[in-house]
Amino acid sequence: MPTSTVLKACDEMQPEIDLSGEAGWTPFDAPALVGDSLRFVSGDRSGDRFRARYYRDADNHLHARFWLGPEAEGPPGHAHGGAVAAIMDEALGLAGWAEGYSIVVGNLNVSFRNMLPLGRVITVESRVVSVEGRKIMVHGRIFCGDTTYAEAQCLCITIPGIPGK
Ligand SMILES: CCCCC/C=C\C/C=C\C/C=C\C/C=C\CCCC(=O)SCCNC(=O)CCNC(=O)[C@H](O)C(C)(C)COP(=O)(O)OP(=O)(O)OC[C@H]1O[C@@H](n2cnc3c(N)ncnc32)[C@H](O)[C@@H]1OP(=O)(O)O
Repeated sequence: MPTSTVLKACDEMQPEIDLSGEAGWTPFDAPALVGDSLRFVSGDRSGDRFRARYYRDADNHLHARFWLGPEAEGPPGHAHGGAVAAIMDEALGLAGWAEGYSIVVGNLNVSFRNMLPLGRVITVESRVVSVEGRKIMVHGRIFCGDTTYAEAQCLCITIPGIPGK
């Protein structure tokens, strides 16, 4: 990951919220894949709760840039744990869809490693790590520079009758 881009994504309280991706990432159109139902987390591109952009890298892994605003507050100045879990639910579930699996999330285990300050751009990385029958395991991490804010393991279950792998 180029250092200059990391620094840009971690600047505190950026005057402009820069959700652009890394070199080599291409924008990922989530509504085109799963419809318009993901409004809870990523649907509002100008609000004060979540702002998000999804990308895929050259290996087709899903990444996201997120900004959490004052409406996502839990501890003063920091993200609500439910806000972090909601990001993991959407991003890791979407990672399953992006790899061709028609899934819902059956189990989500989130570890909150550091308090996440509001008002900065953070990155979500995700990876399908195993596929066993209907069980698709996706791992993810929310980070900024060297700081990991949360990690998650997400068990996704394919939905019978919905097109996909
Ligand atoms: C029919 C309506 C379909 C509607 C969806 C249609 C289209 C959707 C299109 C696009 C949008 C969708 C998603 C977009 C992407 C991300 C969105 C964010 C993600 C979410 O926000 S998504 C909402 C939250 N999510 C739920 O609302 C799930 C509620 N839940 C259920 O709907 C069922 O619970 C289900 C389907 C999970 C399983 O039900 P089921 O009857 O089909 O299958 P079953 O129970 O047999 O499980 C099969 C094997 O998975 C194992 N297993 C299951 N659950 C487990 C668990 N929790 N822990 C450990 N193992 C588990 C079993 O142990 C068994 O394993 P084994 O085969 O080895 O015995």
